[in-house]
Amino acid sequence: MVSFWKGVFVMRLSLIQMDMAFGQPEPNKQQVGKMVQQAAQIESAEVVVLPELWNTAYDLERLEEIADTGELRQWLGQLAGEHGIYLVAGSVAVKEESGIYNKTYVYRPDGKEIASYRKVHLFRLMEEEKYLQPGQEKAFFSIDGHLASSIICYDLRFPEWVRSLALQGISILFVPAQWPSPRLNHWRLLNQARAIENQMYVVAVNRVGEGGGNQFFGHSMVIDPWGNVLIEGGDEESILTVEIDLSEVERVRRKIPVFEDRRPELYL
Ligand SMILES: NC(=O)CCC(=O)C(=O)O
Repeated sequence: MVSFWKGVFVMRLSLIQMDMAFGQPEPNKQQVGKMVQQAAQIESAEVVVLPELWNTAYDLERLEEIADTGELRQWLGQLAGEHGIYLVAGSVAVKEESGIYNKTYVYRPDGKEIASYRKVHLFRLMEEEKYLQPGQEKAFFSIDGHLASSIICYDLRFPEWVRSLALQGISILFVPAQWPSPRLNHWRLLNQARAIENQMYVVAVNRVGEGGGNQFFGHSMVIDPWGNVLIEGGDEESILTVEIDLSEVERVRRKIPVFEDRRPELYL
């Protein structure tokens, strides 16, 4: 799957920078199915990544009625298995016994679910705290032996949360998002900062289009452990495909040994 050649681990990723219908899970599901198929069959992606809350968009007032109750969890596994891909399935609004969550599922190429993560930091500017419950736990998963994790959108503003993931040894951080205007500079800088300070890949997927009074600018991006932007979208619906070399993580960590030089005893 991940090709290893002369000390290089290459992984081919597709970012699904989609628009979505406000509060209409069924057409959004169809769109996800179509774009994932394109990513797998035309772009030859090994790992496909979706944006945040793609089933309902930010129609939070109607979540009691439209949030998923478990059906998508199975469908996404089938989708990953059918195309033989790792699927970092963005996040969906899910109704569980303890409340409604903004939740990511991750699948491996045989369709088995390998992780799930509930958004920990709820974004008050978009009234998430009124309608959603916060998650309490980190999630880790392996992509062909490379440890990865996912946060969701606003979680990106909490460097201590991301550092706690990096300290577990992750090489890739996924960031599904619905990050609207006018905060494009925050989006770009924070994604780059998290990549540079933690010397890891950041794969950030934002939606495009309009919804609930917000304009979403896209600019999905993949940043390498040195802070280079390897690919960045515009503001149109698109699939962004790029290859990353995971051996870069070790190379950068050897060059500037940030993790060895930490002084955690002074940080409290
Ligand atoms: N969906 C979100 O969490 C949005 C976060 C955001 O826009 C920000 O500026 O932070």
